[in-house]
Amino acid sequence: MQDWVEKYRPQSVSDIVGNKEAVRQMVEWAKNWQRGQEPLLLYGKPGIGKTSAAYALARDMGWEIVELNASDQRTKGIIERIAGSTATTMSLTGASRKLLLFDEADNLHGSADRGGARAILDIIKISMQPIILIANDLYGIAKELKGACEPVQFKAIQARSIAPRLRYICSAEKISCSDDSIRDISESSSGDMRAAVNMLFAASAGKDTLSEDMIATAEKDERSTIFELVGAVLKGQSDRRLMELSSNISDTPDTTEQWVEESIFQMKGIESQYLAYKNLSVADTYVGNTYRRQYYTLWKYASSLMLIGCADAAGGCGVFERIMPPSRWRKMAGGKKQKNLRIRVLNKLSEGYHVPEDTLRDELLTSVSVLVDLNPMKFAKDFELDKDELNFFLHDNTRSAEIIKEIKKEIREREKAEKKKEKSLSSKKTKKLVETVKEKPPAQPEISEKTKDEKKDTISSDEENENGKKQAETQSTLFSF
Ligand SMILES: Nc1ncnc2c1ncn2[C@@H]1O[C@H](COP(=O)(O)OP(=O)(O)OP(=O)(O)O)[C@@H](O)[C@H]1O
Repeated sequence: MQDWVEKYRPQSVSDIVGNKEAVRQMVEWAKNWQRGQEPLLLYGKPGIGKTSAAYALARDMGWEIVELNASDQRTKGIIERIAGSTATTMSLTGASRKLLLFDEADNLHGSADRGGARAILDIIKISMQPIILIANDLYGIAKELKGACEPVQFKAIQARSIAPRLRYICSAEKISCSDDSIRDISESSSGDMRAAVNMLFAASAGKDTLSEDMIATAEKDERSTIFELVGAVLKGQSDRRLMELSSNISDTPDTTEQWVEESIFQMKGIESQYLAYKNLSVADTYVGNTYRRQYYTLWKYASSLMLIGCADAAGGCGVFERIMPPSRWRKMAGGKKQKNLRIRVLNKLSEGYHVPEDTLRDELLTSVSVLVDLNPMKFAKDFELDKDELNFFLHDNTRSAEIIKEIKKEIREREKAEKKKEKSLSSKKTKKLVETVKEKPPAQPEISEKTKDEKKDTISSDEENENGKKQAETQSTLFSF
């Protein structure tokens, strides 16, 4: 028996239930798509049709779809071939374009996707193909990435829109269903169409009628997010609920641990925080042992210690600040950025001074920094440094920014002056040309063959009349050569 969620996945955007405004925005974007256009960022809770809408749109547009994830950065060449080259624009299937799809764009901080946001940004820059990003949580997306996309919000689907779809599925499956049973499922799915379809499937499996009492037995498909889990810890929810949520999320205990750690500051009082850290540290030893011994049963202990222990410490304090991804991920990304900056700067200096990068880094960096400090403007110009690169030596953000601003201003003014000069030169040339044309007498009309003959005749008759004189003239002309 085929899974109904897949079987009834919308094939065209017209099959998408609800979210009409989001779908309209997507269609508009696709119809007007041209190179350099911002990617779409579809966001909203799970199971409401984001992925289906992206696939349906591609199908309606006749585009091929390529799902990527940011860790594919490791195979950068492949990505560049897919995203960048016009040569590969025409696909084997003859589709005119490829839609590049990044699902779970809010989950880029895991170990596999470290630096993932940067990777996606790089791909966006070079892409000659349309891109769609999908995320559950807008807060989980890197700021730069959010800024580079056009957001499209998908909202939870209203129960009254879910019901007709369920009725349609029932009629396609030849199941007779009562209105009450459909209403019950629609209302208890909290706007999640995937959950509704799964509940319908579970309640009616192997039957040809569906009544209310069957629904109570069908369990709602609930995929939790890490945000729900951390929220549940802070709210001090029951042990059973915590473990249920934990088994539903895709994050491993070591990642969950970092999320919980990040939220400890929300717990009231030093005592609570101390207790939470204590529980986390014990849980962490289990995580460590799991990896060391490759004994994954220990994960369960790690999870229960960290979740139940921290929920106990939180004492139901509740969520009063935004739940954020672990700050250490941001710091690590920052460290990577700094390292790349150092490599860039050393590379430029090494080429300019003809000195190996190692020597520059180990022996000369301090001296160079002193020199830069003496005349940063000249140095920045000579090595074509940007603000961050100059700041690498100056350690003064404001000063570096001002210097680079000044240089850019100079460049702009120089370009403006050059353009002006070019313009005046070309207008002078035009003026001169006009004057030359004016001064030059009109060109002699060409003598036609007929006129020449007539002239000849005249000359021959004249010759007879002015014999001697003509002879003399002809001779003088010849001598003049
Ligand atoms: N708006 C919708 N209209 C019709 N069917 C839907 C809709 N939303 C979800 N479904 C059903 O739920 C299934 C899952 O939907 P989909 O994968 O598009 O959700 P999603 O919002 O992308 O969820 P996630 O964020 O978990 O990936 C679809 O295959 C389809 O059966």
